Formats: sequence, C-alpha cells, structure tokens
Amino acid sequence: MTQHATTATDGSDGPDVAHHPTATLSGYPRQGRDRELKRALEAHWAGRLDAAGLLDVVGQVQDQRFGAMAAAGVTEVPAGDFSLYDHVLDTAVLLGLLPARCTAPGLDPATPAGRLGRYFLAARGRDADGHETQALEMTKWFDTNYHHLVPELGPTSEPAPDAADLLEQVRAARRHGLEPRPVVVGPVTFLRCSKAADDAPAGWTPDALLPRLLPVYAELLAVLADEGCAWVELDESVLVTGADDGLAALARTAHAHLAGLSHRPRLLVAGHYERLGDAATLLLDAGVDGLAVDLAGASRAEVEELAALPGLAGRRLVAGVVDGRGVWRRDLSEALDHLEVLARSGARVDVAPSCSLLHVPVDVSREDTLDPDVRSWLAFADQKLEEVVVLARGLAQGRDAVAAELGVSDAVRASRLASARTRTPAVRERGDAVTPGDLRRPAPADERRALQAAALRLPPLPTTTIGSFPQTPEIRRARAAHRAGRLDDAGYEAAMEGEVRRVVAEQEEAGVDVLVHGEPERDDMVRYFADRLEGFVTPVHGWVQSYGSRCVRPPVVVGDVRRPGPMTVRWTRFAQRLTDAPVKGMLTGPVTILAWSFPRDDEPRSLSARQVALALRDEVADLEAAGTRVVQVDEPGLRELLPLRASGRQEYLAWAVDAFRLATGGAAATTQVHTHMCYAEFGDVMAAIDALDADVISLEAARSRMEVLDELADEGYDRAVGPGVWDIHSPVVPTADEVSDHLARALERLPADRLWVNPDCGLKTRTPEEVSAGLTALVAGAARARQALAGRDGGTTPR
Ligand SMILES: CN1c2c(nc(N)[nH]c2=O)NC[C@@H]1CNc1ccc(C(=O)N[C@@H](CCC(=O)N[C@@H](CCC(=O)N[C@@H](CCC(=O)O)C(=O)O)C(=O)O)C(=O)O)cc1
Ligand SMILES: N[C@@H](CCS)C(=O)O
Ligand SMILES: [Zn+2]
Repeated sequence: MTQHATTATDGSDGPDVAHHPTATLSGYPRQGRDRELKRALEAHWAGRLDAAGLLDVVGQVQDQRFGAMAAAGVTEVPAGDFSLYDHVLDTAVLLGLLPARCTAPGLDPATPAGRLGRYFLAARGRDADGHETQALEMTKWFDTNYHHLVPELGPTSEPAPDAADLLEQVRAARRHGLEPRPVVVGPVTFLRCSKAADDAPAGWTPDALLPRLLPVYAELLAVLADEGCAWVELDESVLVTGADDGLAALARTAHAHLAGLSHRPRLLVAGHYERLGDAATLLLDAGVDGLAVDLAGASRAEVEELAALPGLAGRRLVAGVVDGRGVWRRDLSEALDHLEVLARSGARVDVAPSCSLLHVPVDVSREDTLDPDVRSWLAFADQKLEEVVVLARGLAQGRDAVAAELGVSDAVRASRLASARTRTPAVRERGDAVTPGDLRRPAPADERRALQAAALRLPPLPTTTIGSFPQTPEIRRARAAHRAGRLDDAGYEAAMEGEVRRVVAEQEEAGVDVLVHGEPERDDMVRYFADRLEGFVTPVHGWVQSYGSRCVRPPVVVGDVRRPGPMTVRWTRFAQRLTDAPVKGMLTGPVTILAWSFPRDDEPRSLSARQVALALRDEVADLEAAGTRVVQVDEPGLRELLPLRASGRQEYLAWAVDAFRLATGGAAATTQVHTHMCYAEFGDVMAAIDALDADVISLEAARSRMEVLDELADEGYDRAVGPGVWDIHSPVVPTADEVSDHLARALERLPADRLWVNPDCGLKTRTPEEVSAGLTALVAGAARARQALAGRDGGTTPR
C-alpha cells in the first residue's frame, strides 16, 4: 500500500522526508492487447455473445491490464479508467444521469443484461435486443482523437449515485494485489462535457446543476472511503482550457465543497492535455490534497514556475513528465532533472504519464516490422510505464540507481539526432519556396461557383456521400490476405475494383448526383496516405480507441514528408470510367493527416503540415489531369488540433488554413473543391472554415439537429453547405420523412441554391443493408424537399 499519510491541512511546511516517490498513471488502454474487448462488444451487439460472455471478456481484459501495470512495477493504479464504451458515459451512469429514453423500455438495471442494455441504448441508440432510441451526441475529448458521449442534462435532472461499476473496478485492482485509486470525471468537467437536454428552457446551461451534483459526489466519496480507498482522482481537465470566469467560479465552489467534506478519500485533482495555469492555485486554495499535472513538453522554466507555486509544499504532486499521448521515448535525464526541481518544492512528488495512456497503443516491442532504429526511439503504454517506474526509482534513490537506464535513454536520443531519416534537403527547399500566391485559387469563390455550375450541371439540392462505403468483412479479409501474402497484387486490386463497380452501380441506381468510389482500398483515411508518403511509419499493432469499439492505428511522423508518386488517382479514374456522373476525388487534408498521426517532437507541426500539403497539391493536380472535376479534401481534424487555450489559437489556425489552401490552391477554378468535417463543435473555427476557401463543405449535423447552420450563418458563411441529414454513427437508418424534415430545417437557415444533401460522415462503419436503405431515403428525402421548394416558389425550379 502506498503511503500518503498527509492531508492538505498538515505538514505543509518543508519537504517530507518520509515520502517515497511512486510511479502511477491515470489510465491504461482499454481494448485489450489484441482488441479483445472490441471483438466481444461487436459480437454482443450482433447477438453472438450474451451479457455474461461479454463480462467474461471484460474480466480477461482487466486481468491483462492490471497484469501489465503490476509487471512494470506500478503499485498504485487507476480504477474506473476502464470503460465498455466511454468514460464520460460511465460518469453519467455513476451519477444516475442517463436520459429517461434509455432507462424506460423495461430494462432492469438490477440485471447485467438490463444494465448493459440501458448503457448501449445511450451509446449507440440500440441495445443487443433491438430496442432503439436516439443515441447521445458524440464529440471530441479535448484536443485528442478520442470521442466521448455528451450527457444531456436539464433543470429536472435528479442525479443519484450508482457506484456498482466503479466498485467492481476497485475490487478487481485489489484482486491483483494493487492499490486502486478511483479515477472519476470531476463535477466541473462533467458539466462542461454535457449539454442542455432538448426540453431544457432556453438559456439553461448544465452549470446550473452543480448544487444538485455536489451532494452526489459527496455520497460517492463516502462510499469510496468506506471501501478503503486512500485517494480518489477527479479528472478536471476542463480547467486547463482556462475558458472563462464562470469556469473558475464553478471550480472554486465545487472543490471547496468537496475538500470540506469530513468523510472522503484524499482528493487528487487532475488537469491533463495542457498546463493547469491559474487553476492550480485555485485548486490548492480550495483545499484539495494533491494535483496531477500534465508536464509533457514542459521547459525547465515552466517546471521551476510550478515548483514555486505557493501552497504546493506538503501536497501530493503527480508529475506527468512522460508524454502520455505521444509515442517518443522520454529523455529520462531531462525528466529526472525536472522531477528533482519539483521535489525541492517540498511537494510529495510522484511520477506519471501526463494523461491517460488511452491515447497510445499497448506495446511497441511487438512492432517487429519497424526499422529497429525507429522502434528503439518509440514508447507505447507498456514502455511508458517502464519509464515512470525508472523515474520514480531515480527520484527516490538517486541517479546512480538508474544509471543504466539513463545511459540507454541518452543513446536513443543520440541515435535519433544523428539519423538521416529525419531531414530531406529537397523537401525543405520546396517548403521554403512557397509563396502567398500558391495559397490562392485562380478565381474568387463566386466566379468559381458559376463556372462549376455550368460545368457540372447538378440539380438543386444535389445529393452526395462523404466518401467511404461499408468496409465489409470481405474487403477486410481481402486486405488481410493481401498483407499476409495469400492474395497477390492483381487479386487484391481486382477485388477492390469489384467493390468500386458495386458501389458506383448502387449510387447510380439510387439516383445520387455526385458519386464516390467508396474508398474500399483504404484501411483508414489517414493511414492509407501515410503508407504512401515518405517520412511516416505505420505500426502494425498500434491500435488506439477512437470511440466505442472503433479503433485506429495512427501513423508516426518520423521525418520530412514527400510524395514518391500518385496515391489515389488510379481508383478515382477507374470509378469515373464507369459512369457519366461526376466522381469526387477523395483526399484527406494535411491538418487531419497530422492530427490523426503521432507528430514528430523535434519540429513544429506546421512544418510537417506544409510538407504534407505540398504532397496533396501534387495529388490534386494528378487527379485533375485524370479528368476529375470534383475533389474533396477532408479536414475533420481541423477543430481537434485547436489549442485548448485561446492564446495559441491564432497561430495554429493561420498555419492550418494555409496548409489546406496550399493543398487546394493549385486546383483550376472549374474544379469544385469540397471539404468535410465531423465529430466536433465547430463554433470556435468558423472563421477558419470560411478562410479555407472551399467551394462546398459537408458537416456533421444530424444529432445536433442542424445547430451548426446557425453558427455558419452567424459567421456570414456564403458558400455551399451539406449539413448531415443521416446520423451514421447510429445503426438506425433515417426515413425519407426524417431526411426531408432535416432539409426543411436546413432551408429555414440556408438558401436552396447553397444546400447539399449528404450523410454526416462516411459510411464505412455501416452495413451494406443500412447503406442501401439510407441512400434510398436520402435521395427520396431530397426529392421531396425539391418538390416542396418547387411548390413554395410557385412552380419555378430553384437554381
Ligand atoms: C473518421 N474518423 C477517423 C479518425 N481517425 C482516423 N485515423 N481515421 C478515421 O477514420 N478519427 C475520427 C473518426 C473516428 N471514426 C472512426 C470510424 C471508424 C473506425 C473504424 O472502423 N475502425 C476499424 C479499423 C479500421 C482499419 O484500420 N481496418 C484495417 C484493419 C482491419 C482489421 O481489424 N483487420 C483484422 C484482420 C482482418 C480480418 O481478418 O477480418 C486484424 O488486423 O486483426 C483494414 O481494413 O485493413 C475498427 O475495426 O475499429 C475508426 C474510427
Ligand atoms: N472520406 C472519409 C471522411 C471521414 S471523416 C469517409 O467518408 O470515411
Ligand atoms: Zn467524417
């Protein structure tokens, strides 16, 4: 058992000689080393695995997770970081705040099946027995590529504690001989990650629920104290955003209240993904017992500033000196230096990754296809645990005790610095030669609109999709066979061509106006490009949870980026030859390619963005030369990289917008450039969206019922928009009526000649049956809306 026998009110003067720094963490990957949880969840939803079977797999995955922590030598571990789908949804369950529509249909929370049913209804809009409802909205978790569900709250919400799942995790950790530290989303972050329910009065915000929430947190803390938990970690990462005065007031009220409780574990309040800044003082003043801080990439000066914080002495400081969401090995000498500075403050310093390890893959030692040099530079979750354990030992026992590990770390650093893989002079020269003219299309937007209308001759409210069609088991099996060498190149290409033929025929039959080839050849919209660009590596086992059971394998930017040859042209050309309708060329934008890759840490992201943009610019030119008239450059990652604090935003948006414009600026005026975004609130980047100068943008809008159009209107956005009318994150297919209702709502906010009809996002996660029904509904809904328009306009067809 770890010894932290102090509270915020004692021993606050001077160093604590009895303190033994320990290694700990806020979260570990959840899906299992081989994505066992993902497979079990999907089998459960498909009716192939019952509730008991799913819970068995959960037990096995928990054994693996705690086993890995114990093997690394970590003794105080998180409990509550594991989740079947999402930890924000788990917090809603913990606080008794699932919407009534998910608790109503006779699902008994006293049984495992009923509990799971309610949970999956909220997460997916469907349970394993086929009950259906509207799923909760989903959005980005801070500036990561993880997505959380958005709890819905209102003035009538009645929170009530339900700690069963959390206690099960606490007990599971104990069964492994580990000391559990429950990790729970804190009240302020929970409220700020929630939204007002549709039936809440106008102007009501979730903040108003704090007074009702605090007694429930108090009850939960008492339950955890009774369970023997010495510490609890409240994740208050929203405080790193420094958002507004209201946030500070909320945090002060909440944490002074919780710290004032007499029956509770010690309170460790965490701020991940950025520095806590002023919020650190606020929390210490409120009386919390410790802080868990994100020090990824911190300079020595920043560390000294933190060490000088009044009130830190005597409190626990969990120092996140190992980057929890990057993949580079830590310079251990530097980290130890930072830890020693912090320890001199008199704080009781422990060592941890800067955030949950949820964002990195499990184990780099399995990557035997990677160049051994590159592999030696990388650290995934298990290697990061080793790093924090070494650092804690070094801090406790002195540098000599970890001399060998420091030596290895120094050698890794030297090998990376000396490597020729990181710099390509020709790429640097081309990047330096970019001029402002390269960022401008050859004609202004309104002239382009007229030219494109004449060239494309599309009907009003044109229909299209976002690019991907179902990645069926057959497609994935063919790709797996190709990778394993069981299917040769010709066989694989023939299989993908067959799929493109099928998808084009399906769209023609449904009556879609602008077609796509379906992206069957892409395992992932970022990785596909990274595999074809120099400067990236793509780990084979590097799975990371994106949302629910869905995972991605982010590439790693290792050095300068260059396009050795065309990446997509062959497939777009093939599809275009099958039809007279325009086929969109589909590219992933430079910002998104970087947002969904692990960045290099030796150069700014803006440098890589420019290099990727130049590669894409060449691809656009090649697509045009092959006869492509519409090119879509997806940028769903644009909002994600927006710095959490307002101070860094202008600089980021400037380079991000420039990268998109550099990628697309060479396109002819007659080429219609689309972009697409999903998974986030776009309010903060509306001006940047405008500055992209795309001709058409498609945006996720179905779950939020077209709210995004109000934001676009406020910005004065005057180009064409396709607000999603089909929520593709849910297995529930819209009807034609629902599509035309969405369009009617959209037409209240947008003129008809600027409205496109499309789903929220790509169809890759849906089944062929859902897609067939959804496309029919989409086209029928658009036809209905066109008729209504024709009637409204006295029979004249809108432009
Ligand atoms: C659009 N989104 C994306 C994000 N980030 C990305 N990097 N990519 C994205 O597309 N961020 C925001 C959103 C998040 N949304 C999603 C949506 C869908 C997925 C998803 O479907 N993920 C798949 C994995 C996709 C993939 O990489 N497939 C590969 C490998 C498939 C595989 O598992 N192969 C098996 C063997 C095959 C067999 O025998 O059946 C194996 O390796 O074991 C491929 O198709 O080749 C998922 O299943 O989770 C993610 C994010
Ligand atoms: N073109 C991609 C965009 C996803 S954000 C797709 O359709 O899957
Ligand atoms: Zn999308």
